[in-house]
Amino acid sequence: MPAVVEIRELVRTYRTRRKAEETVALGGVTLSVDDSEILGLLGPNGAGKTTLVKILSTVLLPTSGTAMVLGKDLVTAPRAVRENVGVVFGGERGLYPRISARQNLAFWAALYRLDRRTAQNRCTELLERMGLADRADEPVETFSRGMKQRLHLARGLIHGPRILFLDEPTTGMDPVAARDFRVLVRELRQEGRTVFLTTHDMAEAEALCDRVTLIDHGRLVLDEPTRHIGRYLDARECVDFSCDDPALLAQVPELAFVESVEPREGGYRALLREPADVAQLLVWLIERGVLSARRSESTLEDVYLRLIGTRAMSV
Ligand SMILES: Nc1ncnc2c1ncn2[C@@H]1O[C@H](COP(=O)(O)OP(=O)(O)OP(=O)(O)O)[C@@H](O)[C@H]1O
Repeated sequence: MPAVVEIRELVRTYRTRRKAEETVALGGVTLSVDDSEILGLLGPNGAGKTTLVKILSTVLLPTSGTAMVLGKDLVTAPRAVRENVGVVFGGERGLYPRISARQNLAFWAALYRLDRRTAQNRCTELLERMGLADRADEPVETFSRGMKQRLHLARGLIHGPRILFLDEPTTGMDPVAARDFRVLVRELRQEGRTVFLTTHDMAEAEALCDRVTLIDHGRLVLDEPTRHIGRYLDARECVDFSCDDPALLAQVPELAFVESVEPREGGYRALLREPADVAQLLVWLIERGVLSARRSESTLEDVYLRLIGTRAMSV
């Protein structure tokens, strides 16, 4: 089966009027995305994620390279592509606060030229599905953050797209609202939709995405199924520990079975060469009086930090 999205050597440069030089936002990205997949688009600020999403949603033309969406070239057949993609922004962007949720959706249905009956049915169905039916006729400005995000999702789905782009969808939501939102996103995948998720939240990407890509300086530096992320690091096994003794701490990276030691919140993380080394390090630490030491596993955040460095923290 052909890929839902097939990108080949996609390049996008920007030239500002004031600055004569060119900014390379995408420097030749090749990527293929399957049906019913949640794909994480990760990367530091300015990496090129928004540019990629803008090109795939036909808002921006590429400088060179090709991108096919459901077999249609987005440069030569943008209208066919547009019918199949939905974009879900975060926050206040794109919603009209003074009018009701139903009126917001009806407006977007009209933009997509849905006929009246289809539009009415689609709005009612989506408002129910997003848990907004009770408040459907109230102004959006009275909605909580979580409700607004669910309305954004309804808006992105109004024309029944197969592919959805979600931009930082749970930013600013409380944990329960964010969890409920993730349930909705998983349902979209079950319906056979493909979801691109742009996020700076590594835990969210790990929990939600089937695959994660990491973009840095306009290039794809990682493209892996999420379940293989740990394997991507040479050392999968880690030990988290705290240590107040600088002399002892300095000895840890020198141990033959320790690959590296990195600072972590509240202490340090040692990456080990082999799974069997966990016990060795735990014993070594405990024998020297370190009692707060425990085995843990590499996370997506570790991979991110390894590949991008501390710039990852400046989001
Ligand atoms: N309209 C524009 N004109 C000039 N340069 C631009 C324009 N839009 C983006 N850029 C530049 O292109 C590069 C990629 O930007 P992009 O917005 O795609 O990154 P991003 O990964 O989405 O970042 P963020 O996480 O901050 O949203 C950056 O260097 C940015 O400054």
